[in-house]
Amino acid sequence: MRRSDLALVCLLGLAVLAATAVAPAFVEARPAYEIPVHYTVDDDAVEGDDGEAWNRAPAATVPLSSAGANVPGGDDTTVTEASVAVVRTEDRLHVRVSWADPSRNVSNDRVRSFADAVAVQFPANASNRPPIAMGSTDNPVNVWYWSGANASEELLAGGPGTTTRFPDSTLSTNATYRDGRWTVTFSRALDGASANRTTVPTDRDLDVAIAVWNGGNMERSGQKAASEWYYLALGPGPGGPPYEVILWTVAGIAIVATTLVTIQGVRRTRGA
Ligand code: HEM
Repeated sequence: MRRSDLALVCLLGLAVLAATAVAPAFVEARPAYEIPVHYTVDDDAVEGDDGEAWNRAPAATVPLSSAGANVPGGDDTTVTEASVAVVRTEDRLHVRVSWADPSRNVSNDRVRSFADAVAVQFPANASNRPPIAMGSTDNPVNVWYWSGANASEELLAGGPGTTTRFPDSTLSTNATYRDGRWTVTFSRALDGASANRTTVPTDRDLDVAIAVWNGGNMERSGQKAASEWYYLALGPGPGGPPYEVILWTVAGIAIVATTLVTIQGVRRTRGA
């Protein structure tokens, strides 16, 4: 190989190496609808909404729109997105939902006053995706619900209008309102412990949906901003940066190899 060819190949090699390092930052790092899950063994690291583990849990932005329920004002909702981060420890799942709301409403006391609220929906049976509108009779959902007025509840629903409360909720919640933003953290044992209660799998993904009510806009019950089905990346599989780096490296090697073969081909043709 001539020295000029060698220099070209080296330059190309360097360019590919640089692209391998930089390119993943420019592409969407995860599949649509995936919410990454950060794993830590240390329960204390998830304390509140700013424990150290949250710094390592990449948040996903989840778009919200009116749930479309056939209730008065059903289409009148204000919250358009929520930021969702998830941490799993050995025994518990922690879900942190944060969204912008210019007014803090925590009272249901007066006739026309409603509290801000948020909910996280899972299939009761983790391996069977239910209808997004709160499941169906034969495929129900669990809902982790927090309201500024009533603290938290674990609910079971088999379609709109069927919401019932589990009598022995084991859900922990923590809520803060700071600089026009709610941050609510839910946490519960992975094990569902009783019938119709979602057991969070540790070896496969789990469907999840989010809903937010702006009490200041008199949002309640069916009048809320809800997401589509997303999934928590609890199972093995692609999704994280290591996978992408491998892909870019393989692509880089392929480019260099093709260039080498082409240069050799051209040289042989010229030499012929
Ligand atoms: C996207 C389609 C959806 C539709 C059409 C819908 C419809 C409704 C309706 C009609 C109600 C009032 C009757 C009842 O209490 O069951 C309601 C309440 C409720 N929904 Fe939904 N829903 C949807 C999605 C969701 C999602 C994704 C969640 C949770 C993430 C959720 C959580 C709740 C909760 C917690 C209540 C009771 C709220 C309260 O007591 O004020 N819904 N929904």
